[in-house]
Amino acid sequence: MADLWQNAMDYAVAIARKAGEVVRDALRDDMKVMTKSSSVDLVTQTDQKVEQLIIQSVKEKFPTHRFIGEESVAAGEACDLTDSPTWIIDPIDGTTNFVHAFPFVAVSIGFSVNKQSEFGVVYSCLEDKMFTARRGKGAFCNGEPLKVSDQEDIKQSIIATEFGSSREPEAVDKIFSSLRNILCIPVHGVRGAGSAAINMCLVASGCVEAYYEIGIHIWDVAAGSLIVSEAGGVLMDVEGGVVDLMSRRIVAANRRAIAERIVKEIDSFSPPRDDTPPSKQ
Ligand SMILES: Nc1ncnc2c1ncn2[C@@H]1O[C@H](CO)[C@@H](O)[C@H]1OP(=O)(O)O
Ligand SMILES: [Mg+2]
Ligand SMILES: [Mg+2]
Repeated sequence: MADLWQNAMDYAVAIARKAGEVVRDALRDDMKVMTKSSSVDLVTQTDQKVEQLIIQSVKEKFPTHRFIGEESVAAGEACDLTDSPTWIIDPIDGTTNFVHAFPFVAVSIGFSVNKQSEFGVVYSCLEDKMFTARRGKGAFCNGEPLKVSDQEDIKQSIIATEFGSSREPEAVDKIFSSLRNILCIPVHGVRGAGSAAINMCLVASGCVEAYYEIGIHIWDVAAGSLIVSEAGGVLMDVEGGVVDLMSRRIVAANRRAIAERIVKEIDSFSPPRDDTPPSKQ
């Protein structure tokens, strides 16, 4: 049987490449940096331009499909995942990196039908690495198959995480408490690329054993989570349950035992969900 969504995936790869070109070109220009939820939650005109480029291109080819896009939600659109085919877009994942020309910046495009992820595309545009995954068909980087690390021992692992965009003392304390617990397991090291999507691709590539974060949004991890699972990895909530991409919490790891060990060390909290409108928070 023909693969129903392969066509859409090929289209997503082509759009991500084009979007990446726009991002690369914009790095050379003067940029106007604006802020969203806090003074360190940054956005540029390129984020907005790239999101519009992706949405307009998809609408031309798939007029009935729906969208969840970081900058559209920031502009007041609902963050609703229905059973309809839905493109979940982070036009620039790693805007802080982009603003500073720190070279890990990604275009992330996830695609769900019946609330199930069908494909994920993450284009790390300064490294020129195209990460892709199609449900049931594996994960790839520039066409080469990806496989998670086979490390069983957390003490010989590298763990990725981020400090996030909240500077509320309570949230920062919890982030540091988890970080301290994990560092002192002890692990070989802790890293963060500054892009949730790239951190997940690092798990899928076997460069780090796991990535965890509280505060991410569905558009940061929709594509990356399929790339991790298709590379043989596991996803989990930070308290050990089933991952919920609207809950803003995630653990992605090479194997269940490593994810469970990390869960034990996380001082968890629950940010407002992505699918709760600001008026109800
Ligand atoms: N100051 C900040 N530091 C790190 N991540 C931030 C951040 N502000 C927003 N983020 C977002 O949070 C995610 C996880 O840390 C990142 O991938 C990034 O996505 P963004 O660049 O698309 O906003
Ligand atoms: Mg992001
Ligand atoms: Mg973004």
